[in-house]
Amino acid sequence: MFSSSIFEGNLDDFSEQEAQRSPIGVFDSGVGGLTVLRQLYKQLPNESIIYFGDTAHLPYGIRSQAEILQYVREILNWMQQQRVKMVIMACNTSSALALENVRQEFNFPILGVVLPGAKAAVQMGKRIGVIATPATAKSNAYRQAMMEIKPDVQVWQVSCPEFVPLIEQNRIHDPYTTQVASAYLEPLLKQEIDTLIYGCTHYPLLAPVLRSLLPAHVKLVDPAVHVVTACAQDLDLLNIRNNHLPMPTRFAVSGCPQQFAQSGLQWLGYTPLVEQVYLTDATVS
Ligand SMILES: N[C@@H](CCC(=O)O)C(=O)O
Repeated sequence: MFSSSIFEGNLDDFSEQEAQRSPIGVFDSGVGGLTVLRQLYKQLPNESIIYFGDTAHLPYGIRSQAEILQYVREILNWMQQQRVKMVIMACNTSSALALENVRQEFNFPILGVVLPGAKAAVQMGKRIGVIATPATAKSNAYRQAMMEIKPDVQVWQVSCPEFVPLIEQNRIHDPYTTQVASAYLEPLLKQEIDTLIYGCTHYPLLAPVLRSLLPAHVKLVDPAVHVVTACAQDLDLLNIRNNHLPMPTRFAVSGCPQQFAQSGLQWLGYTPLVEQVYLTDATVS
């Protein structure tokens, strides 16, 4: 279901060698996609990556579908100009609200996080909680994906509007964050969930807080792990894995590069060099 068979385009623009060496594009509204980047480093260490954080438009989770579609198209156009061979939408909100609309518009495979996360979750549990941004929760994307795969699972979704701003402000260890998390988890704990999906790529950064509030038997599903596994399978199917040394990861943001570099240090363990890109300008050719 989630493989390159879904990719109906072709990479004809590229010679085979260029496709193998080309970078994978990864984007999110902010630092959340770094959870996917860390998985890429772990599972696909030879790949070159271009990371884009649309920090000027953060948070995505409170925006309309029309806005998300516009941002996602601008980002994908820019990615195309950078000659990426594949893109991972390291953002659940974009995956839930825009992926199906834009997939056919570009001549490279585009992977989203919702389906790999949903597939993994139904293999792990029967009473599944989803914590997500307001837009992702409202879209019902996780519930629909899980019901399609396994109609007998029970799914409860909670919208967590405060999480992304708290994470972007680096307030993970603020007692207020624990208080907010406890309120968000309460309805799920009442339903005695056995599995919880991080329905936003920012949320694994809250793992210590969430783990401390959950009973030990509740399993946590991080879709970042599973989208990267799907990415590896697709690279193999298309024969475009990079067998050479990767280029250093390139980071670009639409907002403040310094702020992103600071958070980057915390989540990546090194300070990334970050450039600023004005997307509307970049896509006018
Ligand atoms: N990383 C987020 C986007 C969060 C936001 O900007 O609201 C997601 O997976 O949905």
